[in-house]
Amino acid sequence: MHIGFIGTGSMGTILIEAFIESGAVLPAQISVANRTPEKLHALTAKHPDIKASTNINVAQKADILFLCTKPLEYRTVLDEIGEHLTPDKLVLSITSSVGVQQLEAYIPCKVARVIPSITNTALSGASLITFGARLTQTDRTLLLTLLSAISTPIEIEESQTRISSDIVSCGPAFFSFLMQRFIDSAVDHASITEEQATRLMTEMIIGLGRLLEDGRFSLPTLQAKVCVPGGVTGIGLHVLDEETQDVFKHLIEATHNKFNIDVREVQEMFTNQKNSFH
Ligand SMILES: NC(=O)C1=CN([C@@H]2O[C@H](COP(=O)(O)OP(=O)(O)OC[C@H]3O[C@@H](n4cnc5c(N)ncnc54)[C@H](OP(=O)(O)O)[C@@H]3O)[C@@H](O)[C@H]2O)C=CC1
Ligand SMILES: O=C(O)[C@@H]1CCC=N1
Repeated sequence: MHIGFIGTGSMGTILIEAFIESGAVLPAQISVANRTPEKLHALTAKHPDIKASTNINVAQKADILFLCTKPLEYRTVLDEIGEHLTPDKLVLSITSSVGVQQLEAYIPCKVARVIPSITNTALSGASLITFGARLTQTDRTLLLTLLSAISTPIEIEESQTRISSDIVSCGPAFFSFLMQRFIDSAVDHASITEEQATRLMTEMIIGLGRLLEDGRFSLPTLQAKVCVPGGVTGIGLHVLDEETQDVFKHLIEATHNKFNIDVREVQEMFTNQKNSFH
């Protein structure tokens, strides 16, 4: 099995290195292409057995092809490689706004969407899968096995795409931001350095993650356990309750508004189907 990656930016590189680190894929099974060659040099300097090539060569060689560009760059890539995309290949969108049906209408391949997360760097966290209609059960199993090496793959409905990605893919940035806010306030209001507060925060979050992983407590139970009657946690939770009421409602509205714009732009990009490769 040969795996191709077109686009070796942030997420392309994360996926490549996670697959190698997990042992699920050997560097010699990977071909990569990127618009700016410097990024390829950095990758092949680290993993000499990875084959750096052109978009067309990567598409020709790959059994599974990850398209790791930004949404509005998909059409340019597909128009370049389209005639090499035979029906036996499995082509993957990693972006929420390029849907499975859009790709199926444009290319004759098996298609799925796999939305990764920066947490996959640590061979951890979820990846979100939407299977296209052309995948066989064997293809599904193959893809699930591959993704299981770097993540917990979770199948989602098309309609759940944005909210699932908000949690799984954007979530690490959102919660890092909140942690940084907590740290900044700690440094401003108490006698602790940023380094000390960051260390404490990091240990707390790792411990919290492990607690949640072992399934011992639900989120409400966990809060209740920490909240000693008449103690300080309840005072803090009250402040959070008062001051964060609509924060995530507004966040979700904002991400969904942006998503709707992206989806419209992607639809316009694919509207001219004259170049469809069927
Ligand atoms: N970052 C994240 O945490 C997540 C990202 N994603 C999705 O991943 C996708 C990529 O995001 P990210 O990696 O952060 O973005 P980057 O901009 O870091 O990477 C995109 C890469 O695509 C390359 N590229 C663009 N056009 C072409 C082309 N025609 N041929 C070959 N390569 C090309 C770019 O090359 P160049 O070096 O020239 O710019 C760049 O390296 C997005 O669609 C995003 O939605 C999904 C989940 C999480
Ligand atoms: O910021 C973005 O658009 C991407 C999508 C998911 C995470 N990062």
